[in-house]
Amino acid sequence: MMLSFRCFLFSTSSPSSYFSIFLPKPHSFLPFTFSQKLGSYTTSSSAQSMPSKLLFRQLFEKESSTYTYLLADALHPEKPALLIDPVDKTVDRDLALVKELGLKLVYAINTHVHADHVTGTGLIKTKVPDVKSIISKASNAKADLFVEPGDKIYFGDIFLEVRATPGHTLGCVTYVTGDGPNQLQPRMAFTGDALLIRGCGRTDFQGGSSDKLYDSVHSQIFTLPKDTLVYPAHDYKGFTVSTVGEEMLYNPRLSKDKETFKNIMQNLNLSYPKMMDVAVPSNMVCGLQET
Ligand SMILES: N[C@@H](CCC(=O)N[C@@H](CSS)C(=O)NCC(=O)O)C(=O)O
Ligand SMILES: [Fe+2]
Repeated sequence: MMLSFRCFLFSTSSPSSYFSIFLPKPHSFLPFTFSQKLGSYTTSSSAQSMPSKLLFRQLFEKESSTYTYLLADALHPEKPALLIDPVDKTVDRDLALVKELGLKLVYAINTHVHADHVTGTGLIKTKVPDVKSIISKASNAKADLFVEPGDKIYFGDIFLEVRATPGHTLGCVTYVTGDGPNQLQPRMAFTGDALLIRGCGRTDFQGGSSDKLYDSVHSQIFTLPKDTLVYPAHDYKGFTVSTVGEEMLYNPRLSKDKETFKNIMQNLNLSYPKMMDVAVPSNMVCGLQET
């Protein structure tokens, strides 16, 4: 059994404390977090009767073709919510939607350090100071909270499980939905740029590696149930959602063997993103994140 110091985020059954962050001592780490989670699930009156409590919106920023995702626990009294991959240019739209839907935004999360647009996480924090920014520890970027593989980010009774999917960048992660005994069916995987619909993220900068990306997708995404919905960070062809099973069969890059995949990735001949020189340094500090 591996015990380590980690930043864990989880809900409790108290409406006023829908998220908490603990740095427990190694010996108390596992039993403590498990019992908290079980307490939350078993005391929830909705656990058996209301399987569809996830509020979900897919939002689009057209200049960078970026998807931002809004998720919330709609049955929780405070409707805690999070945004995945917000873009600076569409922060006002996203926050207006949060307000209209009566949600309480608690986290602004990135799948990786983006190279093509400035993240909205820093700007969101200036407008909603209680919001915590989250990124993977492996990204080496600044944020309020850092996640590692296996961590769970709770918002109400729902969580995102963190899976390491490096290859597009070193610190790329995929977030997979779950809610304990009341498992959301089907699961949703927010794959960032690791897996795009019928494509994948490029591997020619930011510590990219086609070898790593192939292994990441095959071991961390293609092992999920085939009906898992795939929601990427970008789409350039008009797609909005796919499934793991569909991508395993029809992804023109990742359905191939590793050597063919590496050859494809070596010959993409894409020009660098127009905003790369501005976006990467800015996103290393979460857009406007204070250092
Ligand atoms: N033309 C766009 C950048 C397009 C691009 O490079 N997209 C990235 C994801 S954003 S880091 C990518 O990995 N694309 C893979 C592909 O196959 O298209 C711009 O100038 O911003
Ligand atoms: Fe990217």
